[in-house]
Order: sequence, then C-alpha cells, then structure tokens
Amino acid sequence: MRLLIRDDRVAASEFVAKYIIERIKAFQPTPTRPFVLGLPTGSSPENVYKILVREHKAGNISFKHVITFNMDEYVGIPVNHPQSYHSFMYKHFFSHVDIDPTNVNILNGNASDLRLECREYEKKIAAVGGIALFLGGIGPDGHIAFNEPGSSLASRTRIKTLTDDTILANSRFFDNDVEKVPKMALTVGVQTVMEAREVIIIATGAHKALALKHCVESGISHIWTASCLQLHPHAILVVDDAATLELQVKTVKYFKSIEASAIAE
Ligand SMILES: N[C@@H]1[C@@H](O)[C@H](O)[C@@H](COP(=O)(O)O)O[C@@H]1O
Repeated sequence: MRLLIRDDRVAASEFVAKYIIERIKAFQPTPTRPFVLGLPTGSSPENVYKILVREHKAGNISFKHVITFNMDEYVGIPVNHPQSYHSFMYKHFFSHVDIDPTNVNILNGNASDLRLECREYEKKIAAVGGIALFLGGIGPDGHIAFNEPGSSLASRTRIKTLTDDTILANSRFFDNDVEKVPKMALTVGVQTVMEAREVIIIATGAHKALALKHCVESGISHIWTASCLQLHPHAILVVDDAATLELQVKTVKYFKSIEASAIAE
C-alpha cells in the first residue's frame, strides 16, 4: 500500500484526478478495448470529479471508451431522488463528460429482485474483463463502498443494512433527519474491490483520521473494511494532512520519505 500525503483536499484531489487521467491515457482505450473504471460517491471524490470535468472540457481527456461501475446505491429511493447515487453521478460527472450512457453501470436499488441485481452486476464486471482502476473513498468508520464494519472480507456485490453511524453520517444529505436516510444499500463487496487491478482511495479531513489509522497501522480487520487494502498489490491511499492526525509521526515520515526518494529517482 502506498500512502501519499498532500497539504489539503484540493491537492489530494488534483493528484487523484491526474492519476486517473494518466491511467486512461496510457491504456489508450478503443471501442473494443475499453478502460474499466470503478467509481464512488461522497464528498471526498466530489472535487476529483470537478477536476476530471475541467480537464475534459480543456480537451485533455475523453471518457468515450471508458466503462464505469459505481460502488453502491441506496435501496428504495427513486433513481431521480436528489440523493440517489445515480443523481449524484450525473450531477457531478456523467452529464459533463463524453461518456456513452450505455457504458455507465450503477446498481439498481429498486430492482424487483435485489439479489439477482447484485449477481448480474458481478457478471457484468467479469464480462468486461474486470475493473482496471477502482477509485474509492472511506467512511469515518473505515468502510469501503458500503461494506460496513463486520462485513466479510470475501464479500461480493450484495444487499447491506447500513450501520447507525453511517446513517447518522449521511443524514447531512437528508435534511439532517436520520429517518429520511435509507436503511439499506446495494454495494460491491470487499472482494469485488480487491479484484480491481489497481485501487486508489481518497480520504480527506480530520473525521477520517481514525479510520486511516486503522487502515494503515492496525491489522487487517473486518471492522475497518478498508484495511483489506493492505493485501492489495497496487493500492494507493491519497490523503490530506488533516486525515493523518491519528497516525504515528514515524508512519507519516516514512511514507513522505519514500515518496520523496521515488521523485528523486
Ligand atoms: N457509500 C459511501 C462511501 O462509498 C463513501 O466512501 C463514504 C464516505 O463519504 P464522504 O466522502 O462524503 O465522507 O460515504 C458513503 O457511505
């Protein structure tokens, strides 16, 4: 796992957006050989989308031959609900770039058979050769996608009941009313994320510091599900200074020093 520390959220987002652009460009996607990108929602990636849109408008990147798979979606709210992850993705990203809507995959939280929807999602990912790069965020409780504390680290796309902590954290998007927050979601599993060839996580703000500590300095645990990334051969965590508050000074120094020496090489 690489840990890259930037001064603030803007700098962290710039790094992540540029990384995604570089990866897509290096892959040189075509209609028959598309780039497969996994995507999250949340306030952390919002800025990343802003930068990707900016770079697209500046003519620096095309998403024409990119297939996307979103990590998760609430169960039981209409697709056009302002807080659905469908709405989020179109509002912040898809509506502003040249992606082919038929290449956009988002779980349907209103499917008549939710289990089937999840199984089909996994099949769709496999059918396009797996995810090349999964962008993710982490919840304050260390969850990745909606893999809440206690999720199996071998899990695949499925229905999850959200924890009280997540419902409370996400109530800020629902008029601060926990009653309005959906109680269940569909989410890719920990294993689904782990099978991506690369994973890049953005985590910013002091409220992510404890999660980051558990993901980086503690053992792999189903309680802090993002800690699974310790086992991923190509995982990068991009964080701001505030998110490192709970890390040991020596951890921060170490990761900063290896980045500095990598730049010097
Ligand atoms: N399901 C999403 C996660 O994928 C996301 O990482 C998390 C953190 O969101 P934020 O970046 O807004 O803190 O929120 C939600 O629970």
